Amino acid sequence: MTPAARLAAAASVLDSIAHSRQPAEVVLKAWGAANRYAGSGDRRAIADRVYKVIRARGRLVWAMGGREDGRALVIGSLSLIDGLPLEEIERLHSGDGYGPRPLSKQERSRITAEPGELPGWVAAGLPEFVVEDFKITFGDRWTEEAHALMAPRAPIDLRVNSAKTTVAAVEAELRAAGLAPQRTPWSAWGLRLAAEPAPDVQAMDIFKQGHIEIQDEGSQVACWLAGVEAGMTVVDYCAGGGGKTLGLAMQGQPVVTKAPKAQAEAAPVAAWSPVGGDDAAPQPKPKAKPVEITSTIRLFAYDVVQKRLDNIRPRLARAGVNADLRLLGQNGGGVEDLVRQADVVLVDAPCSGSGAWRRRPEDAWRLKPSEIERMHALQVQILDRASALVKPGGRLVFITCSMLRGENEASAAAFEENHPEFAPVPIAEALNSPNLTDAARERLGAMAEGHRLRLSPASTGTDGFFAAVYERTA
Ligand SMILES: C[S@@+](CC[C@H](N)C(=O)[O-])C[C@H]1O[C@@H](n2cnc3c(N)ncnc32)[C@H](O)[C@@H]1O
Repeated sequence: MTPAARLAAAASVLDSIAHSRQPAEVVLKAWGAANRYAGSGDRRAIADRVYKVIRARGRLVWAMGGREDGRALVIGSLSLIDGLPLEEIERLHSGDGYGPRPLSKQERSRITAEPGELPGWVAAGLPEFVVEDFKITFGDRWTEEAHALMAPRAPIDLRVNSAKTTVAAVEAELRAAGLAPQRTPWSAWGLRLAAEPAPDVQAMDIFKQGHIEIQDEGSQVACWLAGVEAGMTVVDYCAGGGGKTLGLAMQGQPVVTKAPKAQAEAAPVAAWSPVGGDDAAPQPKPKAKPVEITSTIRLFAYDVVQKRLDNIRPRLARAGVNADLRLLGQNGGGVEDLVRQADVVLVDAPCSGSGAWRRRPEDAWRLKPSEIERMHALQVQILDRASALVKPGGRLVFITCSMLRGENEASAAAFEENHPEFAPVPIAEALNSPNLTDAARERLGAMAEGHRLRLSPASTGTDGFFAAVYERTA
């Protein structure tokens, strides 16, 4: 494809993304599948342009006089981001071949106009209502937080599975594969890989054998705040894709102190048959001598979407850990046998996902204030229901991967008002897990506001997360 044809394609993909709820990555893949003539270099150039535009969208819409279509945004990006002179942009818009049609008079005048002073939210690259929220939370630091949240090239974090191997062994494997892992600062089981060149982690043997999972360090910290110990009954109330379920389940297995000898491993077989045995992890045909999963905890993973629970099964099997996967009724039914029984209930509530915008910047422009209100109401309802499962003296951990007060502080405050039978647990106390580093105890402890903790790309180098920890006193 010519450079001009790539620009036309990027504009068309941007229009598709604007009319879709799918991740940009999925829309780009679909475009590639439907346009087989595009080679890998073309697809890469188109993707680069698309992400460049999405990350600068606020500024580009502003510069192009409020136009939001892909063509206008691409033209704006050539001028504002790439700094191309007008003649060069005109050359790329000659209308020849598969390239975009010539610039209109209005488009030409937009890219030659003096930009003037940009409103703060435009410069920050986030919707205005988000910036207003950030100013309250972060004060003078809000621009730093905004830029880090929308910055490209978020790293890839791995969680080493302590039930199967050691951090040092995984580090050695990654180095042997030509990668340069760094230990993560807060999670004792985390390793960080640079985003580029993109490592194909899922193709690696250590991934296929369940020695590692891809999990942002912030999500790992959330798992460790739960304070899971042997003998506990643990509920993951919003299990979703199972990221936290696996982290919780790992804490029910003895910690391996030596690296495994051979690569070929036995298929796992569940030893503990959980309540609702139909949902027990699948029992793949053993390839070799079976390994027993002797979990020291009883872990129940709930979700309202069966398909999400189904997707957790192979992940559990690969990791050699166990959980009872249970479908929750839309009215909260299906938990009756666990009322006031759980030592730990983790509520990783549905939210805007704004903490992960550095990975999915397109979502920033899809979010509307009404969605935050809807999420808040849902979170308060879920916390009401989930808290009923916590036994006296047990712990409730409320997590979101949101950066926004309407979902974080507002939902925590509503829960606290409705449930005086729950007392706040200081984060400093919850950080007292062997899965966290000394640096986490010191620095995250200092960052916490009592029983509430906020993680973010700018402050902790993780995705954005919010956690609030409680204990049932009556
Ligand atoms: C943030 S996601 C969970 C992510 C997951 N814990 C992980 O670490 O991969 C929230 C989940 O809550 C589920 N959910 C939505 N409404 C719910 C409800 N009323 N009760 C429980 N879970 C609900 C959604 O299906 C979604 O999977």
